[in-house]
Amino acid sequence: MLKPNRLTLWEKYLDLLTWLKQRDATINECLEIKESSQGQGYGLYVNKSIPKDELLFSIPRSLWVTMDKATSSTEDGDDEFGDTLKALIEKAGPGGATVSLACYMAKEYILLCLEEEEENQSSRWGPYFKTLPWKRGINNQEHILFWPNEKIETLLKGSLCYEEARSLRKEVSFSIKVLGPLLKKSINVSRGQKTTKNVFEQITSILPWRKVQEDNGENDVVDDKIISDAIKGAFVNLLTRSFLDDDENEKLVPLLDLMQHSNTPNVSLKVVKIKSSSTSEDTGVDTVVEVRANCDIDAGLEMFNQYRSEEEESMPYARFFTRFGFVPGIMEPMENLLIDKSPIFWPKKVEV
Ligand SMILES: C[S@@+](CC[C@H](N)C(=O)[O-])C[C@H]1O[C@@H](n2cnc3c(N)ncnc32)[C@H](O)[C@@H]1O
Repeated sequence: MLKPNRLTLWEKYLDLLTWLKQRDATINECLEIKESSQGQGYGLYVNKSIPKDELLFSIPRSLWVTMDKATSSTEDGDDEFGDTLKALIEKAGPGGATVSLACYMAKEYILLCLEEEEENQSSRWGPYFKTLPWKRGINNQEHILFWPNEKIETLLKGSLCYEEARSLRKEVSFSIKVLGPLLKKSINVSRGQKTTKNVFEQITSILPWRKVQEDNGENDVVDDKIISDAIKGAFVNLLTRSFLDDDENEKLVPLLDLMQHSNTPNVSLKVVKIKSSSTSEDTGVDTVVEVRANCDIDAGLEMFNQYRSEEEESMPYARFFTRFGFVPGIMEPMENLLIDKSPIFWPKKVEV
């Protein structure tokens, strides 16, 4: 039986690929998941030469983590949660949409961890969510949302990241405060019929950050800490991995989010409609994200996507770090650069 936190990475990615293929994703046989050549975490490679325009993979809409799935979370018996998230999106606009999606993901992840302990595999997102960095260090993931306040003050104060990092952290704290209790209740409702055990006792014994919590000797109430860490993890996943197409709605697309960033990408992405017999809608048409080679790619090379253009005006490197947790082209740990007051993060002093 699968036990995600005990699976090797190789097994997790194998599960992910099998899960995707069983759900109508098309994946080129030449694709491989390995440690990235660009520093943090894993990436996608081709193990044979690929001509320009060849399809690398295509992921149908049913496998994307989207707002409409977050707001119709009735399948686990809790309509209220989905309705609240919907109301939040209507009232708060795009900011509300990110918060809602993060809370939906946090709930699904906590439920997944509980199910896994029971060797029950009913989670909608199981094999995908098991590959995501829900806490600092998984897949080498760095992010200012994972840092404690003292570290923000010591390392970022006065830097070009400080204000944006604080505002992002405030948004997350606010979400935890406002939606945390609701999320907790929703998990209880979802689990209500399935268990007589105290649900938070179970969570505490399963989740991967339990150890960290003990090591830190923090006095947080355990259940609140679990909820807040799951929401934080969900925000990091959205900030570092979400995909925005023409509809301007944030979404997560499995496999697409395994590609590392480069300012000179070798793939192109397109959202297209295809004829399909297996679409859940009765239209015979499905929407997919298609990823194709935008040039000839030699065997053994890594595939890169462009998250954002690296033009200074649109996305200076300090902002890249605050949002994505890395600075393109820098392999060294970001903390070292901050300690050394690198000009990437510290405004240059004007000579008088
Ligand atoms: C969309 S994910 C890519 C897959 C991820 N590496 C993994 O193992 O799951 C984005 C994260 O990958 C890392 N990353 C992406 N491109 C990078 C690059 N060019 N240099 C260093 N790290 C990068 C950063 O940690 C970033 O937050």
